[in-house]
Amino acid sequence: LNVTLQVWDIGGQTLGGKMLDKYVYGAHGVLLVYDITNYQSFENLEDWFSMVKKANEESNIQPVVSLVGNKIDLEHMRTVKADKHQRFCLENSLVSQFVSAKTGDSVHLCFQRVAAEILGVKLNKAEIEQSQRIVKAELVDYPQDEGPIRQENTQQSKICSVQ
Ligand SMILES: Nc1nc2c(ncn2[C@@H]2O[C@H](COP(=O)(O)OP(=O)(O)OP(=O)(O)O)[C@@H](O)[C@H]2O)c(=O)[nH]1
Repeated sequence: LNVTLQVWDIGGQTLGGKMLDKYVYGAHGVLLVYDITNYQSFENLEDWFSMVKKANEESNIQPVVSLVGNKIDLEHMRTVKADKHQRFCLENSLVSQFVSAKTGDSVHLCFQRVAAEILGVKLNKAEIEQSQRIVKAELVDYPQDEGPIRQENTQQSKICSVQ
């Protein structure tokens, strides 16, 4: 099943901006993203969630709302306890998710989950496992001083052929 999502990032704006409800009205899904190492960012979501509900008061469709704890790569610096997050989800029927935008951990799955919820389909095990796979790349520090590029033989062809 292929789904096309149109995603609007409306973060960075202050709540109460005049255009905000125009983006939110009629949305099929909303991701409320906070930083698990920043308690204030979690607290702010209560107001953002109220705005989402208010903006859609007169809409026929209510968006699937997901609470997304970002920066799970910084688990050791977490200040928002997981049970606080879960309670907020349970009380408001939100789809609970944790991601790391930095490592990519569960980011794909996050969008897949919301899309599946909107469509009312279940993700199968393979889909869930596949989107959780992270490829970690190590930076290799090659010696910088390999010497100057040899230039003595200017007759040599400059074409590099890979065989
Ligand atoms: N360690 C870590 N840092 C992250 C992660 N996601 C974002 N950051 C860092 O957090 C800072 C803020 O990221 P932004 O993407 O600007 O956050 P934002 O909420 O979109 O910002 P606004 O749209 O301006 O509200 C940047 O320094 C990012 O590099 C993450 O998953 N892990």
